[in-house]
Amino acid sequence: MRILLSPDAAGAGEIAATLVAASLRDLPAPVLGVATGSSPQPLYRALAARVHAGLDLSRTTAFALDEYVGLPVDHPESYHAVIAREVTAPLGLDAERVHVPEGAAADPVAAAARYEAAIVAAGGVDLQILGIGANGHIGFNEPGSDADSRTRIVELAPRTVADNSRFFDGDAGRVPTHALTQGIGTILAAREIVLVAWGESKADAVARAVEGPQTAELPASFLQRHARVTLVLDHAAASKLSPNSLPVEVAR
Ligand SMILES: N[C@@H]1[C@@H](O)[C@H](O)[C@@H](COP(=O)(O)O)O[C@@H]1O
Repeated sequence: MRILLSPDAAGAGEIAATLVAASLRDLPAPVLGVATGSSPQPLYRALAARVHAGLDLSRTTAFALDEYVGLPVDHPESYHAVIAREVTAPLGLDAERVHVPEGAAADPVAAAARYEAAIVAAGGVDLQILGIGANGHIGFNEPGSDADSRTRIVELAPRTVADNSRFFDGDAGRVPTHALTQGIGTILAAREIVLVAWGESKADAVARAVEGPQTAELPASFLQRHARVTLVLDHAAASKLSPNSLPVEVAR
């Protein structure tokens, strides 16, 4: 794993935006994997500034990692709505090319299979953007998820429900209990992965993902088996890494 460091979240977003822009720039039909949550927001802001300055992402196909089960797509906290608001519009993506798992589908098992097939039909993901949960989840692959898992319905961990209650007026009872998420195997099939993490609450998960054993108890640890993963961290998120992990400080 390559680890790049910046003093703060905004700097990490700039570094990650540089990596994303460089990877997609010369591809005739780029496929970008996009994540929700607060982790990638500095990256989206930095990328949006580049789009404003002339970077054209309108030919990019995008696949979101996950969606809640049980929220209508027009609920403001559905990932359909979040991706439209925080990714599609600011990055100038073509909404027709932006895909989000159908968490509201009557048959979610069929919806999961369709989603896997759509990614394959698009040629696979060129670059996957990831955040990381405080419990080490990626997408909504909670502890216990297999390395070869695919898009499927999962139950959210209590820690994730508590963490995400901030998007539901602080009321954990309003957070959906299940989600439709790309599996770890789906995520690992991306040709390149850029994970953004900032803040002290992520420091434990980051250290275990990088230095711990590969284990379903810390799903992000399975990223160790991918050949092209970059973690872009602020100092707080990197604070529990040992010096042996050789993080590289990058100027903004
Ligand atoms: N499903 C998402 C993940 O894709 C995200 O990476 C993670 C961390 O969220 P945040 O970046 O807001 O800390 O949890 C969320 O619930």
